[in-house]
Formats: sequence, C-alpha cells, structure tokens
Amino acid sequence: MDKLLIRGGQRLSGEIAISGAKNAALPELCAALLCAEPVTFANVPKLQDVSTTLKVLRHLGATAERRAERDDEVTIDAGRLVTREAPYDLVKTMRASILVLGPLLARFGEARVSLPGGCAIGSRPVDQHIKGLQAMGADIVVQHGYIVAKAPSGKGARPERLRGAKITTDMVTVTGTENLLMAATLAEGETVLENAAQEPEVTDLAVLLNAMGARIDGLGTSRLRIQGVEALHAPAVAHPIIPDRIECGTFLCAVAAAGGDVTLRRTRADHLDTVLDKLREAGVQLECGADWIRVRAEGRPKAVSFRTSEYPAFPTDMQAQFMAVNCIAEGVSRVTETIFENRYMHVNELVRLGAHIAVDGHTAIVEGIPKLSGATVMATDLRASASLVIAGLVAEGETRVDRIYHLDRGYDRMEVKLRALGADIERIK
Ligand SMILES: CC(=O)N[C@H]1[C@@H](OP(=O)(O)OP(=O)(O)OC[C@H]2O[C@@H](n3ccc(=O)[nH]c3=O)[C@H](O)[C@@H]2O)O[C@H](CO)[C@@H](O)[C@@H]1O
Ligand SMILES: C=C(OP(=O)(O)O)C(=O)O
Repeated sequence: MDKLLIRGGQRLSGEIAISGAKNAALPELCAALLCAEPVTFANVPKLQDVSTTLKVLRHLGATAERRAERDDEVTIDAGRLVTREAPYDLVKTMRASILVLGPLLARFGEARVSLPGGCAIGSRPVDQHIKGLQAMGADIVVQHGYIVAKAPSGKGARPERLRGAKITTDMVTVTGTENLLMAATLAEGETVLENAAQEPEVTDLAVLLNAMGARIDGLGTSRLRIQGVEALHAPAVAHPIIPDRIECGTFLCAVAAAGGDVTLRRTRADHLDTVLDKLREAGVQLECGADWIRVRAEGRPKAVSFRTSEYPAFPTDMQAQFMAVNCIAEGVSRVTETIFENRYMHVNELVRLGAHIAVDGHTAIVEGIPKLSGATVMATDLRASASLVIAGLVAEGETRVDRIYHLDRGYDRMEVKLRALGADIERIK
C-alpha cells in the first residue's frame, strides 16, 4: 500500500492548476446513461473514483474512454447496455455509485444497484433516494444488499415511464437531489424537488442535463422544477466539469498552515465564499480573479471557529483540512460538524502529531500550539487524509501518512502538486 513521506517546514510558493471537481464529475459521468448518444466531458480529473465510475459504466455495457491526445476528455457511449446491474465488488469503495440508480431506472425501467460504500464518516443511508423514486411510481425493494427497482408496469411487456411527482426530502441531500433530478428528466410530466441541495456540483449537473435537452428550472435554488421529456441527446459541445472547490480549499489551507505565496489557477472563487471568509478571519491574504486565487500567509494563523452546513455555508468536506490549520493557530477554536455523525476520524491522528483537540459531541475544541511533531499516522477517509498531509507540512521532522488510497480516491496527484510548490513530500510504493 502506498504511503506519503513528508518532511515538514517548507514554505509553499508558485502556481498550480486546480482539477475538475470529483463531486461534479461522478454524477455527470453517470448522467451519460440517460441517453443513447456519446457524451463528451472536458476537465475530468484523474482520480480513483473517476476510474471506478468508468469501470461501473463499462460493466453496464457502455464504452467509456479517455481521449489519448487530450486526457482530460472522456467520452461515454451508453447506446447499448448489456445489464442494468451495478455489482457490489465495483461499488463497494465508492458512495457515488448510487448515482447510476436514477438514470438506469428512468431510461430502462429497471435497475439493480448494490448499496454503496465510500468514506466511513457516518451511516449514510439512501432512504431519501428510494422514497423519492417510489413517489415517482417505482417499485423498490432492498434485497441481499441490493436496491432492486422497477418502473410502474405498463400494459405490454415494456415498463411505463416514471411519473413526475412533488418530492420534499427530509433533509438536504446532495446525491439524493442528483439521483432524483436525473430520474425526473425522463419521467412523464412535472417533478418538483423541494429542499433540493444547492451545491455548485448539483447546478453543474443541471446545466449538463439541460444541454442534453432536459427542461429544468430553478438552478442553484432549493426548488428544482423539471418537465420530463421523452429522450435526452448528446450536448452539442463537450461539457466542462467545474473546478474542484474542495481541492482548491485544501491547497488554500495548506498555504495558511505552512506559509507562503501561491496562485491557484483554473478555479472559481465564487464557489468558496465561506471558506475564503474564514481564511481571511485567520489572517490569510487573498486576491481573487475570474479564474484564479492568490493566497499569501506569514507566521501563525489566528484560530477560527466554524460550523459545517449545506451550501452556501461552510462545507463538511473542508472541516478536517481547516481543523489542521487551527491546530497550529494562535488561540482556541470550536469546530462543529452538523452533516455527518462520525467525521472526526482525523482527530486522533492529529493528536498523534501533537495537536491539542478535545471532542465534545458534535464539537471539537482545538487549542492551537506553535509546532506539531512528525509521526506515523493513518489516513482513515478522504478529507481526513488531506488534513494529515497539511499537518505533516508544518510538523517538525518526518511524518508518514499510511493508507493513502483514501486520498487517491479524491485528489488528482496531490503530492505532485505540493512538490511543485516546494513541499518536501514523496510517495513510497
Ligand atoms: C459524491 C458526493 O457528492 N459526495 C458528497 C455528498 O455526499 P452525499 O450525497 O452522500 O451526502 P448527503 O448530502 O446525501 O448527506 C447529507 C446528510 O443526509 C443524510 N442522508 C442522506 C441521504 C439519505 O437518503 N438519507 C440520509 O439520511 C446523510 O447521512 C448525511 O447525514 O454530499 C456530502 C455533503 O455535502 C459531501 O460530504 C460528499 O462529499
Ligand atoms: C465524503 C466525500 O466523498 P464521498 O461522498 O464520495 O464518500 C468527500 O468528497 O469528501
């Protein structure tokens, strides 16, 4: 298993480009299942989760290839599928594999999808996906670890289309909104999704679907109104995946902790407002352009308290990385996690590096100290891994981060980008 070896203490400087967003790429690649024509995407990040999604799509019978001469471009052709089943072995490592359910059911009237795996950050049920699809007329049972779904039966052998419905989810759910949105594009009549997630990745999916001929209104709001159509088509041009706001936020936190002067290119500052505000509160200097952010930091940052919540509030996917900054900040901070019940797996590992953190229910109290000290730590989930890398960059001596397959699920060559900024970091095979 690969590990990262980090020798802390280097300032970061220079420029890097941010990759396409994992959490936009995964649903959008699955959206290609909604039509029989080849759909091309640009700015597709090179991540383990993207490779797993392409494997799932190939298993279903689609062709899914990166272009040899422009390897950020991927074309999916789901013209002829051979099965409607996404098996456990392929989906166990990835939460987002649940996103084939809505498209398969909507286009073919049936799907058999293993309950998904992914980061161990909470119980993560998919009851809202199931309830929403049931409201659209689907018959769904969970059997032997699989969600078995069928559209309402028609008069002949063919299933009917799903039916538009008014659906209000019990909580804001990102992949739940995405699954129901995709299903609704091909349903008969109007669907209204209330309490919809407003994350930029959901909006980017809706932009793609509309470019494929869907009729979705209310983009970026908590009410999505969808008029179902009979078929979707390939968009006229390759769909560019939006930049990864969480990758960008992770590098911003790395500079806030380690100090330096870095410009992040091909990014969207307007997707990161809350994180940028908190970094300013920490004393970090930021300048933002249309597609770049320059970050400068000297000395210890100031401790900043925050609370995670749905977009546009502070993202849960940035909680661990910002906590690493607080570990070496001046002062005491309170970090409250409201989305996932078990997202403090990084705390014990940060404590191994010398951090002073006490967890009280959903809140972690972090007392900043001037220096962390290098140690061997274990990555437990994707963003926890990123927080350990940030901590390693500022720890005295050597930090070894084990089990970085979690990191590879969601970061596009993180250690290569950090090395380009002057970090002393290497991957050990
Ligand atoms: C691939 C992807 O985009 N992953 C993101 C997505 O995950 P994901 O879509 O899985 O997260 P959700 O937004 O669905 O989860 C929010 C909360 O709702 C609960 N819930 C959700 C669905 C459901 O049917 N029942 C239920 O109880 C979850 O357990 C959690 O407590 O949004 C999360 C919250 O921003 C991010 O951390 C993940 O990076
Ligand atoms: C929790 C995350 O991913 P996933 O939903 O794919 O497990 C994440 O991106 O931080």
